[in-house]
This record gives sequence, structure tokens and C-alpha cells, in this order.
Amino acid sequence: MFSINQLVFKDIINVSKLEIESDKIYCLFGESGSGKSTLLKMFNSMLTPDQGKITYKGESIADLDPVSLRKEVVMLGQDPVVFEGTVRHNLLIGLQFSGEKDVEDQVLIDLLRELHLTKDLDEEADKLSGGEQQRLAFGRVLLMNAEVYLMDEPTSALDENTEIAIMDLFTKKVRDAGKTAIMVTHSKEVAEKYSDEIIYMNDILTEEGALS
Ligand SMILES: Nc1ncnc2c1ncn2[C@@H]1O[C@H](COP(=O)(O)OP(=O)(O)OP(=O)(O)O)[C@@H](O)[C@H]1O
Repeated sequence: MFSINQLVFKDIINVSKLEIESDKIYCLFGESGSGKSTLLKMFNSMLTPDQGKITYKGESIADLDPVSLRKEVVMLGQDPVVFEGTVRHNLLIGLQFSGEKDVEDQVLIDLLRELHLTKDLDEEADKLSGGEQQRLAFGRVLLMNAEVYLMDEPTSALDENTEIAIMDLFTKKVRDAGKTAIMVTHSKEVAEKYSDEIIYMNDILTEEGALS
């Protein structure tokens, strides 16, 4: 799905080779500041490498239109993005970005229940707590039916039980649909329980790229 070759970004990333296969869930694991978020952002052109190449389905990402790429390779960033407006608007806006049709309210209500979010579709999203906003952003991304999910610490604001529920839901949806996910996490337990492969930043960074 992705191939990385001789990738360099400032003095943060220096990865000579990395392969990401489709239909798998990967966790990017490493100490704070080791470049996990930076690397993740290069998979959908939010950051451009200084040297080297990433291919997606055999094509160089540099040659792909970033907006089209981001419809297939969606990112859920570390801080959840909340748009002005209702919970409904916040869920549907991802579909609109992907050029897909809106779904019925019932689909959204079912999704909110799966996300353990007991909020009304007409509530204003900016009134939600940090953890609720994180789940709302999760829901928006899940609705988008992407090929690849780039998740940057997607459960950092959640308590342990909610984290388990959300990770169960997310990984089941990804596996059922035969999609790919690359997930940054600080939690060894999450990485071991939910991923097919753990990518250790220490292992993939060459000496010059490893900040120590
Ligand atoms: N665009 C940039 N230009 C220069 N330095 C950057 C840039 N983006 C990130 N950095 C620096 O690169 C280092 C790695 O940051 P990054 O956020 O990728 O680490 P991380 O492993 O995701 O950390 P954490 O686990 O704390 O979120 C940090 O020291 C950060 O300040």
C-alpha cells in the first residue's frame, strides 16, 4: 500500500525503508518527540519530505493531488477538529468533503451510540467535552469509508473503558471493510492488543534521524 525509500525530513525523520501492506492495522510506537506524528503526516502529504520517496499503491505521493489523496487516506489528528455547528454537521462534513451523499439521521444516531456518545444530533459541538469531541471526530472519520486511516493518538482523551470500546469498534470496522490503519499510540497495551504489526520508531530511524 505504501513504500518508503530513503525518506528524510529535517533532522527528525531518516528512514531508509518501510513497507505498509494493505488490510492491516499498524501501530507506530516510540518515545515522545521521536517523530511519529511527523512521519504519519507524510502518508497523506500534510508534510512533504526533504528527500526520498513515499509511494501509495505504486504511485509517488508527490505526483498525486493532495486533496484527492486525503479523501482516500484520512487523518485523525492529535487534537480533534470541531467545526462550528451541530453534532450532525460535524459528522456529515467528512462525507461532504469526500463528495459522498449525506446519510440518514438514524445512521448517525446508531454511530453515536457505538461511540458511547449520548448526545443529540442537534446539540452544538463546541459544548462537548474534550473526550466527547475526540469521539465525534472519530465518528466523522469512520463515516468517510476511507482506504487508509491515519490515527494520531486517537484515544488520548478517553478513560480506559471508553478507549477499549472505541478501539474495539474502530478495529472491527477497519477489519470488516478490509481497510488499512496506521495508528500512533503511547500505549503498549493498545499497540499489542489491536495492531497486526508494531513499528518501533527506534528500529526504523537510522542513527542520524533518531533524536536522542
Ligand atoms: N514542521 C516541523 N519543523 C521542525 N520541527 C518539527 C516539525 N514538526 C515537528 N517537529 C519537531 O520534531 C520532533 C518530533 O515531533 P513529533 O510530533 O513528530 O513527535 P512524536 O513522536 O509524535 O511526539 P509525541 O509522542 O510527543 O506526540 C519534535 O521535536 C518537534 O518539535
